[in-house]
Amino acid sequence: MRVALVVDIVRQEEKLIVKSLNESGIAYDVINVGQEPLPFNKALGRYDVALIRSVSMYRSLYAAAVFEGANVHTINSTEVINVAGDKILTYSKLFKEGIPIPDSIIAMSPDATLKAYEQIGYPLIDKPPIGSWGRMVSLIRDLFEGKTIIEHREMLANSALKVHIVQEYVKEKDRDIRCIVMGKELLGCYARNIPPNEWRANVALGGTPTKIEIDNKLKEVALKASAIVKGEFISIDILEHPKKGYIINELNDVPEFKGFMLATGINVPQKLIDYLKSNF
Ligand SMILES: Nc1ncnc2c1ncn2[C@@H]1O[C@H](COP(=O)(O)OP(=O)(O)OP(=O)(O)O)[C@@H](O)[C@H]1O
Repeated sequence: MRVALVVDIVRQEEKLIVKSLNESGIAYDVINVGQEPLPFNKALGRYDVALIRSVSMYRSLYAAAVFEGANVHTINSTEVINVAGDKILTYSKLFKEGIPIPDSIIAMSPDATLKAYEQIGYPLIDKPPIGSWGRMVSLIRDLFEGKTIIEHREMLANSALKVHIVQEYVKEKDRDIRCIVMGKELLGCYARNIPPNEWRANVALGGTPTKIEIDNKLKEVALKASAIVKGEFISIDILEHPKKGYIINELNDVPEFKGFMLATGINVPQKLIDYLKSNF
């Protein structure tokens, strides 16, 4: 088996994957799409699998597309990245299949956004369909704050960032839950506790990873969500809702797993190697 590890910024996660690849004896090349061009060339077909680990969603999407053009199996596929990389496309698939999501209204102009704020009611969350690490995810307590967010978003060049997901603020617990699914297996879940002076749980913002018990409902919702978007190696961000129970906040097609490993003790890169060995 020969593996292409596609990266741009090399994080702790990619270093750990490289370490496990070295230990496994699997032949691999690291391809940094932040520096190297990718030709549409059948020679790329020498790889059996391309592990897509670029931080930038568009680099991931297009790198996967080039590899798929040469008939290489990509983890994840362009289909998965396209859906999981965009919260509106994700919600569309999940909602259709009856998986609980936060009550959400999509607004595509400042006027529509003001109407959506009225309909959801304050406090509310406004976030763009793309982005990560909690950037531009806003907690809005009143109309004045809402107008400020709308004005700021209008100034951005990227049209997707001018689209607003207006949604209910889910504040049942001071934490969110993150699960990782590989193939059809739930590797595990952990909670990220919201740090002081924050309302978001991102580890990048100081959220502390802690161990949790996984009940059947949690397992079911995580596996279903992954299956609906056809995820092969995916992380699932879950909130706890007072009425709806576990609801899916978002999916990540290039899962970060530093916090997961810390909280669960599960060696994700090793699991990835085992998965590769038994499937390719
Ligand atoms: N509707 C909501 N209610 C309560 N908290 C929320 C809501 N939406 C987002 N959050 C909080 O904000 C954090 C970041 O939001 P979200 O995960 O949607 O953005 P992101 O930028 O894609 O983050 P990530 O790095 O996790 O991919 C969440 O982990 C959660 O703690």
